[in-house]
Amino acid sequence: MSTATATDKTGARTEEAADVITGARERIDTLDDRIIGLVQERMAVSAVIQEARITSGGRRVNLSREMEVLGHYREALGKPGTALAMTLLELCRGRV
Ligand SMILES: C=C(O[C@@H]1C=C(C(=O)O)C=C[C@H]1O)C(=O)O
Repeated sequence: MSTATATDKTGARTEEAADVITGARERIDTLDDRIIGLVQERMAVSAVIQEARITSGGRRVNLSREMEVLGHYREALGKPGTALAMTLLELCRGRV
């Protein structure tokens, strides 16, 4: 149905709060688009590295480098940062 009010859509109990939420959600959607673009860019750069290593006779995965990446995210974002980094690594080099 297209008759849902702003408060219905946001869960707010006042029009004022609904306006704040609607505006902030637009910013979040823009941020999410940028994050997705950065993840796709990271995947492309990671693929260049992996291809160069494999073509040279090496392995796709480099665990010591992955430990550095995991540590970087954990230092910046705490324990959930590790989970985020693991998801990024899986997107970039597949499941190991
Ligand atoms: C990109 C690399 O190759 C693989 C992918 C990584 C990544 O996406 O960050 C990290 C280590 C490797 O398993 C690299 O060695 O730097």
